[in-house]
Amino acid sequence: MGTDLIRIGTRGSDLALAQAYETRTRLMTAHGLPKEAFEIEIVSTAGDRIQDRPLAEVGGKGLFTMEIEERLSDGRIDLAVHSAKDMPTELPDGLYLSCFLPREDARDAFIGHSVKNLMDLPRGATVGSSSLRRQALLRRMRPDLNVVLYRGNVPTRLRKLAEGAVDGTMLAMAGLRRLNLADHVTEALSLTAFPPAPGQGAICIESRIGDERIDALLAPIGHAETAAALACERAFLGALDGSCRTPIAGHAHLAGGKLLFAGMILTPDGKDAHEIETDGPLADAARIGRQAGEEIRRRAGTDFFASWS
Ligand SMILES: NCc1[nH]cc(CCC(=O)O)c1CC(=O)O
Repeated sequence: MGTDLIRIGTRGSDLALAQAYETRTRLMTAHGLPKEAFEIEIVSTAGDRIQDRPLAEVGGKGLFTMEIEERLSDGRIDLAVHSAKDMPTELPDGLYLSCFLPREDARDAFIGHSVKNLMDLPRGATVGSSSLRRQALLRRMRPDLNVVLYRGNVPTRLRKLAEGAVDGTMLAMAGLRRLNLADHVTEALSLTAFPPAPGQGAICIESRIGDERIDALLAPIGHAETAAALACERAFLGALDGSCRTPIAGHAHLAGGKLLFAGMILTPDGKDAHEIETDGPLADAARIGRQAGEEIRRRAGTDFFASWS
């Protein structure tokens, strides 16, 4: 490996840092390297700085990634650790997702203030979420609820909930587990009842195409099954050409030697939705996702996207 430092770029949130440390630990174990072989560089992104608006309103791709990718492209860092869920389907020229770590729990969690279960909330109760997908799914399941914008990082949201700012909120199980905060969860929602975002629960590593030193470093920590599931989910997203204003759910997993995929698109008010379930060989992961995306697009019709975007 040589003696060159391995420079890891990450956002500075508690969750981003936990994911960067997990990556470093896996690399240390796989290669017998000391901590001193790594340097963790914290990069502030536009997504971190904008706190007062829904990010979908700000628009633009890569709000959480652009500043990190600039540092990758110009060689200031060697690899970047991201939540796969936050990654746009298209990356800057010369960069690629070179590695996926084994996926954590992909489910969404409901965290109630006064009741444990989402369905036990009284009529008109307030649920905070900043995710268009969660907002649309909530409105579909419980049209009576008052769904409000709720931003901030995971610990901030838990604090606001404890103070009674909302009656409940939704967060990814994966993030809560990585922060050792899973004991706050009052209900883990099933993958079918509340389908997760494409990429949810997976950590991915982005690096330069053709960087053989980094490819060799990452090879032993990559997880083939997660990589296939993510190829499928990201191809689904790509085929839908969804802007960040489109509520989209999608999840692939391996069962009985096959890749099973379930996807869904919704209108923001949750009134209209289209679902698809499909499967195929693991080797065809990207094709399965792309065809599911094309099929759901056909079924929904072009008006589905045009009516409210
Ligand atoms: N957009 C924020 C974000 N990106 C990844 C996670 C959680 C970790 C994951 O899904 O891997 C979260 C917070 C959340 O949705 O609760």
